[in-house]
Formats: sequence, structure tokens, C-alpha cells
Amino acid sequence: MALYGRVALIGLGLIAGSMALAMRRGGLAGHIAGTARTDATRTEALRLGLCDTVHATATEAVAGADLVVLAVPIGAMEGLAAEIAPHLAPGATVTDVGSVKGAVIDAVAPHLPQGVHFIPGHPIAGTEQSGPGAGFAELFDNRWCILTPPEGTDPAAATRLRTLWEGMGARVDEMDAAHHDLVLAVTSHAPHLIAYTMVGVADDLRRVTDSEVIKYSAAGFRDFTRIAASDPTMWRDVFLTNRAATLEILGRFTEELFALQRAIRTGDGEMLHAYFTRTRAIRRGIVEAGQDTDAPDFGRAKTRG
Ligand SMILES: NC(=O)C1=CN([C@@H]2O[C@H](COP(=O)(O)OP(=O)(O)OC[C@H]3O[C@@H](n4cnc5c(N)ncnc54)[C@H](O)[C@@H]3O)[C@@H](O)[C@H]2O)C=CC1
Ligand SMILES: O=C(O)C(=O)Cc1ccc(O)cc1
Repeated sequence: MALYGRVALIGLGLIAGSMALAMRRGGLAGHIAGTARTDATRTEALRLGLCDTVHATATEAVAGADLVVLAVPIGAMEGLAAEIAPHLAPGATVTDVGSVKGAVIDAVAPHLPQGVHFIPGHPIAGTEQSGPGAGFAELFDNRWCILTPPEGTDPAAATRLRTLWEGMGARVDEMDAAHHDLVLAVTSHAPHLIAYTMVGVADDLRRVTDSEVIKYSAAGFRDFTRIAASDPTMWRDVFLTNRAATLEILGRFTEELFALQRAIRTGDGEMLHAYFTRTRAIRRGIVEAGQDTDAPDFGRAKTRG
């Protein structure tokens, strides 16, 4: 028997589309109901076989669902939570996949009725692509998914959601929302901002033509351009909702950057060498601990992009 009888996916983009395909692969959902705002997305989701039914409204999709997944940009979550709240089945679990957790909890939890389990989540897996056609079943394989269940969460509901993510190929960790937001500011949010900035700098530097940027892109800059092609709405919402942690990390980043800038200006090769030796050791530690899921020897499908 399927783990969840009826799953409602709100927002049929990269993450919801990948979840639909991964749930089908694992036989984890009896019925997948989806909702999207436009006719084009609903038609595309049916054509791709993501959903058994697609609905024009979120309230129709969540009716009778035992799992509801909010898979929209963070700024859209509060409005959707308010809209679906009166239509949720008693005992249902509501989860989300947002890249920031504290703000999502503040926005969503107050709207949900007693008897509904709210267990926020965040798959640490994605690409710069968006929309239903961007999804693929292997996206979560060997990737982490972080759950941030609030205190007092029903253990059976949390275990069931953990089992779903494991069934979709992910490894699951639990932590509190504030810690999640700090960790992700370091590992994802600040790096994305740096990529956006670097691509902006190259664009501003008119002495370097566009064709030269493309032609001579070494791997570092190529990765920046891929990341800087990510969805603008999603990333605007990430920075507006993880403000404190991102600003804290960017402050530290700026200090380090100034120190390196000074070392370059003063010709302090010793400082540069010591710094790069330290960072190389960090990278090697990650690979040796088997934490780099993109390493070629990890035996998994690489994230597309
Ligand atoms: N893209 C990535 O790599 C990752 C994204 N996330 C999170 O997952 C969530 C969804 O991201 P993606 O699937 O990448 O985005 P996406 O852009 O591919 O899909 C989002 C979908 O939500 C729809 N939508 C937007 N506002 C809506 C509203 N008010 N009502 C109904 N539908 C609405 C959009 O039309 C779109 O179809 C975001 O909160 C993001 O932070 C989490 C992990 C990775
Ligand atoms: O495409 C990439 O490199 C990513 O970093 C994907 C990603 C984007 C946002 C998340 O919250 C988690 C993963």
C-alpha cells in the first residue's frame, strides 16, 4: 500500500515535478493531485504524467489529501496557507520545500488548524531550471533533505514524512529552523549572491566582450553563470526572508575578502599561500568524509545543469 493515499502538490515546478516523478518511481502515493495557476502549466503537468489530476485551485487539490506539499516561492506560501487551511482534512500533514525555514514557519503555521501536522522541509537538491518540465525522478537521490519539525510534532507524522523522502532517494536530517537558516546562508544563499555579483561584474566590464566571457569561461565562472541563471522570484524571496543569517555571513565574507585584497596589494604571498592551503584542506576533508555527493566516485546521477 502507498505511504500516502492522496498527495496534493501546490505549485508544479522543478521541485514538485521531481517529487511527483520520484514518488511514482517508489510507489509512494496512491493519487497525486496538483495545482497550478496557469492552464499551460496544468496541461504540461498532465502531459508529463506528473499528476493523476490537476486542479485550477489549491482548495480543490487539497480536499481529502493526507499530504499537502507547498512547492512555491517562499513569498507565496502565506497566502496559500490561508487559502487551503479551511479545506484541509483532519490529521493531514502539511509540508513545504522552501529554501528558508524560519520565515516559512512564521508565515504558514498561524493559519493551520488544530489536528493538522505541519512539518517543514527542504531538499538540498535542485538546479537553475524551473517549471514542470525541469523535474526529474533522480533529483533527490543521495541528496540531503532537512526537516525542521517544531517542538511537539507528532512523531508518527514526522516518521512518515521522513520515510517519504527516503523513498524518493534522499537522506534525511532534522534540525531547528534557525540553525537550518544559518547553515544554508553559508552553503547556499551567500554563494548564490556571490555568483550573481560576479556575473554582474563581468557584464558591467565592457572592456571584456560577451563573446570573450563565454569563450574563456573557466569552470569557476561557468558555474557562476549557471547559478546566476536561477529563478529571480525564488531567489529574491530567499534573500528577503533569510536576511539576518545572510547578512551575517556576507559581513564575514567581506572582511575576508578585504584581507585577501590587502594581501594581493601588498604582495603578501605567504598569507595567500597559507589561506589557500587551509581552504584546500577543507575541500579534501569534505571529499574524504564522503560528503561531496557530486564527487565522481559517489556512484550517483549528477545534478543536471
Ligand atoms: N530550484 C531549486 O533548486 C530549489 C528550490 N527549492 C524551493 O522550492 C520552492 C519551489 O521552487 P522551484 O520548484 O524551483 O520553483 P519553480 O519556479 O520551478 O516552481 C514554482 C511553481 O510555483 C508556482 N507559483 C508561484 N506562485 C504561486 C502562487 N501564488 N500560487 C500557486 N502557484 C504559484 C509557479 O508558477 C511555478 O510553477 C521554492 O520555495 C524554493 O525555495 C528548494 C530546493 C531547491
Ligand atoms: O543549482 C544549484 O547549484 C543549487 O544550489 C540548487 C539549490 C537551490 C536552492 C536550494 O535551496 C537548494 C539547492
